[in-house]
Amino acid sequence: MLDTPFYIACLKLTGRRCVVVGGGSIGLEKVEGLLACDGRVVLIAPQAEPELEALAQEGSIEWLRRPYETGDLEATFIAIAATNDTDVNIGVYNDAERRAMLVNVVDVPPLCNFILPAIVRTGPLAIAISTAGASPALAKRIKAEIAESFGEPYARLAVLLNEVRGWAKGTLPTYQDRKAFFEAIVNGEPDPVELLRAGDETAVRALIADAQRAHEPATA
Ligand SMILES: C[C@@]1(CC(=O)O)C2=NC(=C\c3[nH]c(c(CCC(=O)O)c3CC(=O)O)Cc3[nH]c(c(CC(=O)O)c3CCC(=O)O)/C=C3\N/C(=C\2)[C@@H](CCC(=O)O)[C@]3(C)CC(=O)O)/[C@H]1CCC(=O)O
Ligand SMILES: NC(=O)c1ccc[n+]([C@@H]2O[C@H](COP(=O)([O-])OP(=O)(O)OC[C@H]3O[C@@H](n4cnc5c(N)ncnc54)[C@H](O)[C@@H]3O)[C@@H](O)[C@H]2O)c1
Repeated sequence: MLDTPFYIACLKLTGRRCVVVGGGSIGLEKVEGLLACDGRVVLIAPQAEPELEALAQEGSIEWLRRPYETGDLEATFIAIAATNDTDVNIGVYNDAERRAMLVNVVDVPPLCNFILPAIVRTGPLAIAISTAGASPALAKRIKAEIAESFGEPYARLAVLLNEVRGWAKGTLPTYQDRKAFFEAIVNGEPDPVELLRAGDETAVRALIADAQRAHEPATA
């Protein structure tokens, strides 16, 4: 796997059918991950963990309480298999591949056309770490180290900068102008991350306002 050049992307799952096959502790983990990203989760398993039963009961997921069947992947965006039956996992993989659908059989790289990275998530900021399967344990360690370095101040800065994206698109005429504007704030002096680390959001808002004045085209 180490020579596989994985294409890293961010998937929009909102409202899309995401199938999890297998309702053990691993299936639960995967269901929670998909739900956190707004997927429309369908669980297929004869038995499931109590937490999954509760999610089904409250209507957060749909639970088909039976073994997997080939037709289950119809109109599905993404499939994750976490059963304790290798033949079933292979079946899910083959059915998904036939439909050119995204499929991950947990911990079985030959039965995955995508693999899951370790993720550090703070607000809109998500940092994904993959070792291409070389060492998930190492990915987990790197995740902990990255979480220490890139946390709340960076996420907050992303939110504050997002607030002026509309202004920049409406006011600054070219891509180059907008790039110069955003880079002046992000890489500027004083460092906005340091200011946020010190809890001084007002100073960052002032920095942004200064940059807006400096970059706004002169009106004739
Ligand atoms: C990142 C994370 C995300 C997640 O699962 O959501 C993830 N595995 C995690 C944990 C973890 N997995 C394993 C251990 C034990 C220590 C170790 O083996 O290192 C630990 C550590 C622990 O559990 O603490 C065992 C393991 N995993 C795979 C194999 C198969 C093999 O090696 O052949 C085996 C051996 C099974 C065996 O020996 O029987 C395969 C995969 N695991 C992947 C992802 C994909 C590659 C990711 C990458 O690019 O590195 C890939 C290829 C496919 C996939 O499953 O997507 C999550 C971190 C969660 C977090 O903390 O954020
Ligand atoms: N639990 C762990 O920490 C761990 C870690 C790494 C890998 N794994 C592997 O991942 C897999 C899942 O682990 P788990 O602990 O969640 O397993 P589990 O045994 O708790 O759950 C298996 C689930 O698969 C379902 N299932 C069985 N046959 C099915 C079928 N035909 N159709 C649909 N669902 C079916 C069962 O009803 C059950 O819900 C196993 O292969 C396990 O070896 C587990």
